[in-house]
Parts: sequence; structure tokens; C-alpha cells
Amino acid sequence: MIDEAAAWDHLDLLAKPRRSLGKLEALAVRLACIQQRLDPVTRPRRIVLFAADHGVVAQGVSAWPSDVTGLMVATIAMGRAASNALAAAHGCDLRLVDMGVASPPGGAMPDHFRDASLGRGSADLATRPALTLEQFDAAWDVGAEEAERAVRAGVAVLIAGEMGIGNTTPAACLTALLADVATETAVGPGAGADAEVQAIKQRVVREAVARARSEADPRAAIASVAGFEIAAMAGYFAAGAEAGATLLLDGYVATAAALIAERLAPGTARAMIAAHRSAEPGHGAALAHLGLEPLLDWEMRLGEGTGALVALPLLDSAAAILCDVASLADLGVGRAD
Ligand SMILES: Cc1cc2ncn([C@H]3O[C@H](COP(=O)(O)O)[C@@H](O)[C@H]3O)c2cc1C
Ligand SMILES: O=C(O)c1cccnc1
Repeated sequence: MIDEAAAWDHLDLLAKPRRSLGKLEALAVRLACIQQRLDPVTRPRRIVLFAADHGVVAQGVSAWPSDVTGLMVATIAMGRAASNALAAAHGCDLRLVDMGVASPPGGAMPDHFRDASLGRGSADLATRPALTLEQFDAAWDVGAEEAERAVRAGVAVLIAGEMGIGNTTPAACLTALLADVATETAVGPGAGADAEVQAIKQRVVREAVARARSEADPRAAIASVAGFEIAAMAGYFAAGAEAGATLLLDGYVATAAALIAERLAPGTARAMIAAHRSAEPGHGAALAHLGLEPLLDWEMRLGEGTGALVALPLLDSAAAILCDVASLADLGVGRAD
């Protein structure tokens, strides 16, 4: 059993002054504990991008129309989105899964694309439950299958990304519901909402969370303010952790899914590393609820898994220290503490 004390002991014996690599050493400890080995691996790694639309966009909660989801799915399929650029830069395998896009791209799609669409978007959570329990479970299962498939293929580090115009509204609802964050903090600009749009978003989130809280069944409460891609990411995290993968967590929307996973499959967060703190104002509190401290605070607010992709070299660095550095004993010097 490798606990934190064992991992620190190992690091303190390496050929460097004790704790001289600062937070990189804390990350190395986290990796060693998650993987239960003192020579952790960060390759192969995979990002699965889950895409879906949200009926709540009809309320005017986003600066963008739902059509943009399908257009970005086409862009990701062509390899030209920010997530593609960063995945390629860091040697990360990428898959794209349509969970429920309203206007999916037509024509031939690449091999890394999977059509698992469960509908043309979630229902408008301002007026009715976003997902039925059946839809929630079906989306969870697709995500779980993706994680299991990745682990079977030997993938060590799993990232989930999302594309879905309007999805910071369900993310805000889930953060309020599951991490007890005040609606005022949970609602932010998302993909650029101005003050007027954010005021609508505040009201929609407040009312939807109040309705969700009155649901007796916790799964139904979660489903009522979720979305297809968010439920899929939750299943992906739960199954990935169960299968022994290391989960590298992206921004606010991915963290909303992580909150679901931890609530329905307790212990999932033990496999997580928080890549960054998004500029969305509720993200820090959501991460704190999961007991996670973000590696980066770079004012990123895109989603698509980009914050996690950017942090991959930090994981590589932490693993390299554990795997490749000689011990003080090899030098013939003792431990200086
Ligand atoms: C061109 C474009 C690319 C994106 N990639 C991710 N998002 C991000 O922004 C959306 C959520 O923000 P909101 O809730 O305010 O609509 C999601 O699609 C999320 O993935 C994008 C948004 C846009 C416009
Ligand atoms: O942090 C995120 O995940 C995020 C922020 C803004 C828009 N979409 C996603």
C-alpha cells in the first residue's frame, strides 16, 4: 500500500535537497497514491469529448445559439478546435462522442467519432426535468463504456472534455445542488454572457435548483438539472476510477460531472487530479468540495478539456522525477534532514 507518507519518504531519498521541487513533489505523491506505484505512468493518455445540446438555451442563458455546438463538433472532427491542437501538442489520443447534439454535422465522420446520440438535446430545465432517469442512466453508461474501453486499451490517464452551448447553466445548478455553493457564486459568464444574460441565468438556476431540492430521489434531482454530455462524463469518471485510471479533471463543467460521480459512486474523487481553476466563479468551491487543489490558475474558461490538456506536461514532469532520478544513496551521501 503506497500512502502519502511512503511516497514522500521515497521522494526525500532522491538526489536533490528535500522538498526542493516544491509542488511538483506534491503532484508526484498524488500520482503515486492514485496509481499505487512509485514509478507512475502518464502514457498513453486519452481525451474523450462528449457533445450535446441544452433545451435551456431557449431561455436566453448563453451568449451563443445552440447551432454552434454542431459547428464545433464538425470543427473537432476536422481536428481544428483548441482541444485538437492541445491534444496533438501533448501526445494525447482524442475521441469525440455525440451524446445529443441538436444539429449534428452531416457527411462522413472520422474513425475517432462515435454517434451515441440519445436525442436532439436535453429538455429545458427551466420548465421540466432536463433528463429523465432513463436518459441519465443511458448517458452514464455510454461514458462508462468509453472509460472501460480506454483502460482496456492500456490508457493510464483519462481526460473528459465537453462541447455543449448552454452547459454552464446545468453546471451551475449541479454545483449549487451538490457542493452547496450559493447560486450567486455558481453562475458566471460561461462562454461570454453579459450582465443581462447572467441575470436570466441566475433566475433560471435558482428556480431549477429549488425544484431539484424538492425531489425525493437524489438521482432524479441530479438528472433534472444535468445534460447528456455531463451525465456521460460522470459515468466516464466513475468507471475510469473503478478501472484504476488516473483522472485529470478540466474546468467547471467537467467538475460538475465529477460532483455527480462522487455523489453516486463515492471514492471516485480519489482518482482525480484537478488540472486548473477555471475563471468561472464557482469552480474553486466545487473543487474544494471534492478535496482537490488545482495545479494551475490560468484564467482559462473554454472547457473542451483544454485546461486538463495544458496540465499534461506537469504530470509527465512529476512522473519523470519519480521514475528517473537517482537516490542520495547512489551518490554515497546520506539523507540531509
Ligand atoms: C466557439 C465555442 C467553442 C467552445 N468550446 C467550448 N465551449 C464552451 O462554452 C459552452 C458553455 O458556455 P455557455 O454555457 O455560456 O454557452 C460549452 O460549449 C463549452 O464547452 C465553447 C463555446 C463556443 C462559443
Ligand atoms: O470551465 C469550464 O469548463 C467552462 C467555462 C466556460 C465555458 N465553458 C466551460
